[in-house]
Amino acid sequence: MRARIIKDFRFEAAQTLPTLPSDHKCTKMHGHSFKVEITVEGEVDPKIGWVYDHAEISRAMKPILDRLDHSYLNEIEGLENPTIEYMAAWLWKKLAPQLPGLAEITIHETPSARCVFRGEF
Ligand SMILES: Nc1nc2c(c(=O)[nH]1)N=C([C@H](O)[C@H](O)COP(=O)(O)OP(=O)(O)OP(=O)(O)O)CN2
Ligand SMILES: [Zn+2]
Repeated sequence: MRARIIKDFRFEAAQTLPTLPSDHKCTKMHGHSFKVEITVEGEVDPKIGWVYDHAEISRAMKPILDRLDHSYLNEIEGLENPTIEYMAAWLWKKLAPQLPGLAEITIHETPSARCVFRGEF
């Protein structure tokens, strides 16, 4: 039996999007309450009844969230242009070595806008 487990996280951060035309509103500093969904997929261990403890996802995310929360994203190495697309790819590179079966990362930037990334570089 295969299953997907999903864990949600939130952080607040400031950003500017420096590659946009200077009259675009997102070149001004502003902030978002980001929501991140991390999905892993795998075989359910029949002895225990789970793919693996979803606390593993929290453990992998902890140092990343400590860095991201209340940060100015553009100052973080690799996030100089912090679109949600690049943020998802950045997160993937950090999480994939730690989370077997990483299947999908979704980053919600506003209540109506999000990016879904499946590791397709
Ligand atoms: N493809 C992307 N488009 C946009 C991104 C992005 O990362 N990838 N980012 C932004 C800005 O971060 C912007 O601050 C988002 O806020 P806003 O435009 O207000 O978003 P809404 O969902 O509220 O959009 P409205 O349709 O204007 O209500 C912009 N685009
Ligand atoms: Zn923004």
